[in-house]
Amino acid sequence: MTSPELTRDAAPAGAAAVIPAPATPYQGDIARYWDGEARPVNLRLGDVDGLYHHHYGVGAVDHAALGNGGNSGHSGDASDSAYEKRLIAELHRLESAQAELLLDHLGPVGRDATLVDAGCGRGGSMVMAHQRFGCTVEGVTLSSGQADFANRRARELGIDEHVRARVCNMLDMPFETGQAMGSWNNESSMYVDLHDLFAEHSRVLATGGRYVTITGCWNPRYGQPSKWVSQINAHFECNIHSRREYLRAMADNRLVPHAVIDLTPATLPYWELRATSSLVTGIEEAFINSYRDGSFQYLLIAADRV
Ligand SMILES: C[S@@+](CC[C@H](N)C(=O)[O-])C[C@H]1O[C@@H](n2cnc3c(N)ncnc32)[C@H](O)[C@@H]1O
Ligand SMILES: CC(C)=CCC/C(C)=C/COP(=O)(O)OP(=O)(O)O
Ligand SMILES: [Mg+2]
Repeated sequence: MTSPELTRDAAPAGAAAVIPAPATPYQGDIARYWDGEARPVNLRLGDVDGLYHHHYGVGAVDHAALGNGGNSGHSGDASDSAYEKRLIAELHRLESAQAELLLDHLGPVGRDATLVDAGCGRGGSMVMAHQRFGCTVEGVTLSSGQADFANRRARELGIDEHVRARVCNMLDMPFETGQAMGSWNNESSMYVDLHDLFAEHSRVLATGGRYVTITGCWNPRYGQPSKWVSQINAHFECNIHSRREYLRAMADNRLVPHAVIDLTPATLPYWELRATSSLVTGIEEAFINSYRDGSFQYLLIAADRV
C-alpha cells in the first residue's frame, strides 16, 4: 500500500485515522467527487429515517402513499410541499427496498459473521445489514467524508462496535483471507476493473460465503455502450461494464452465480417518479431512455464463493 499522507477523523471512535494516499490518480478524482457530493436527492431522502443511500430504487410506486389516487402523474403542482414530502419518502422507500433485496440474497448470516460492503458510501446498507443480522459489517470507501458520515451515524445509533467504515481501496482491503461470510457491491463496481475486484472478494470471502452485487451494466445484445450509457459514465466519472464482463470475471475468480436477476422493469417506476420530483439532477433521462431502449440493464447477481 502507498504511504499514508493524511490523518483525519475517519476512525469509529473519533480517534484520528490514517488516510492512505489514493492508489491511482483516478481514485483520487473519485475520492474528491464523493467528498464534495451533497445532492439534495441523497441527503433529503436519507433524512427521512437516517439511512443514507447512494443507490437507486426498485419496486412498484405506492400511489396511495403519494395521495394521488392511483395516477402515475401528480395532480397537484411541484410546489405542493406536503406532496413533495410524500414523494421524497416514497423514493426513499424504494431505495431501501433495493438494499433489502440485496441483503435477501446473502442468505442466512449469523451474529458472529463479518460482512464486507465494498464501496459503502454513507453507510445506509451497512446499518440495514447489522439491524437485520446482528453481525459485524465492515465498509470501505475512497471518501473520508463518506467514512466520517457513516461512522458518525453508527455512533448515533449506538452500533459503532459492529458497523465501521474505512477509507481504503476495495481492490486491496484490510481484511484477512477468508474473513468474510458475505460481501457486496451496491452500485460501486463501475469504478474498478472487475477481474481485480472479484479476485479481492474471492480472497476475503470464506469458502461457502456469498457475494452479491446490484449494478447497472450495458447489454451486449445492444452491441456497444449507447450514448445514454456514455452520458451516465461522464456524469459519475465511472466506467460501466457489460453484463458479459461480470459473468466472465466471476467465473475466473471462484464466484459461481446462483441468481442473475434483471431488475430493469423493477427500477423504471423509481426513475419515472423521480423525474417528476423537484430533486431531479438531470441524469434521469439517460437512465429512463437506456433502460427503455435495452442498451442498459439494472442487474442483481448473487454468487457462491466455491
Ligand atoms: C454510488 S456510491 C454507492 C454507495 C453505497 N454502496 C450505497 O449503496 O449507498 C459508490 C461508492 O463506491 C466507492 N468507491 C469507488 N471506487 C472505490 C474503490 N476503488 N475503493 C473503495 N470504494 C470505492 C465510492 O467511494 C462510493 O462510496
Ligand atoms: C447504476 C449506476 C450506473 C450507478 C452509478 C453509480 C452511482 C453514482 C450510483 C448512485 O449514486 P447517487 O445516489 O449518489 O446518485 P444520484 O445523486 O443520481 O441519486
Ligand atoms: Mg441517490
